[in-house]
Amino acid sequence: MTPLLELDDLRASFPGPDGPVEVLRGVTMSVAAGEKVALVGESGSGKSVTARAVLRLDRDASLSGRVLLDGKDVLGLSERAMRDVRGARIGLVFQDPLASLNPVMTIGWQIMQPLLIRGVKKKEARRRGVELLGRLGVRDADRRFDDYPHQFSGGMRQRVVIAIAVIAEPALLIADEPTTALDVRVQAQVLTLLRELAAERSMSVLLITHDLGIVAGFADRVVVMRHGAPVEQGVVDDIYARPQHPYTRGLLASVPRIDDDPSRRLSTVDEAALEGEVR
Ligand SMILES: Nc1ncnc2c1ncn2[C@@H]1O[C@H](COP(=O)(O)OP(=O)(O)OP(=O)(O)O)[C@@H](O)[C@H]1O
Repeated sequence: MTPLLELDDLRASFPGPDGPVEVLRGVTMSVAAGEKVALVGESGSGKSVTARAVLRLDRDASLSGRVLLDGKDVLGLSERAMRDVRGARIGLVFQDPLASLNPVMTIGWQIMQPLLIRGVKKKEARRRGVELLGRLGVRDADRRFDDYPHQFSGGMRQRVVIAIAVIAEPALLIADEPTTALDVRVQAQVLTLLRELAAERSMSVLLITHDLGIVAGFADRVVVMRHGAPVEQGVVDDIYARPQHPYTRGLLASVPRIDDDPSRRLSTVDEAALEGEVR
């Protein structure tokens, strides 16, 4: 079966003072329909650039390889065709809900936009928006629909951002560090919501995170990125039980566990132990 999303030797470079700087060095991975895949790796490993390349959001990035959505390469699409992919086929959630929301528009207006621009009538768009917001755990959703972003807490704003991303029922949700800005309790609630939404709608999710602690309860598969390319990928349980790559072992060793001795120092990925490995 054709995977929903398939990246084949995806490369990305940005213009630098001394010529192009390659930040993705051949990313090959896939997300099947209904599958939840976590893209993990330390800061700067290329996780966000990978996600943004799928939607062609970085205008100054020069991309090569293939990004197949339902078997069709989106790298060749016109900007106009890309607009249909964004939102309709792929929804996107970023880390910072405030930056993703327009402060001068009501949250309801923002939630309805993806439907209105696709021709859904306002009354119906509102009905669906209120229902979704309620489903996402916002109490009194009908009244709160006409509030502005500053009237919502951080966790509530992230639910609004999720509502905007999924209201047009995309086949794939890309969530880039969706819970990093939230406190731990709210993080867990938001992840549970994402998991439930994905299950209800058979929606695939590509979750980008540096936090391996949240991956095990969420994803089916994990792709470990380092220096712009995957070093290891597979079923979450297998990778956790038998990490093959020293970098993955290091990442796993740095995950705090509930039964840890609090006096134990957190280990970090040991760069020295990785020396000698081909970069
Ligand atoms: N628009 C850009 N122009 C130039 N370089 C960029 C641009 N966007 C990202 N980069 C570079 O690409 C590399 C990968 O960045 P990316 O944001 O994908 O990392 P990441 O794994 O998502 O890290 P983080 O967890 O910190 O977001 C970094 O070295 C970054 O500086």
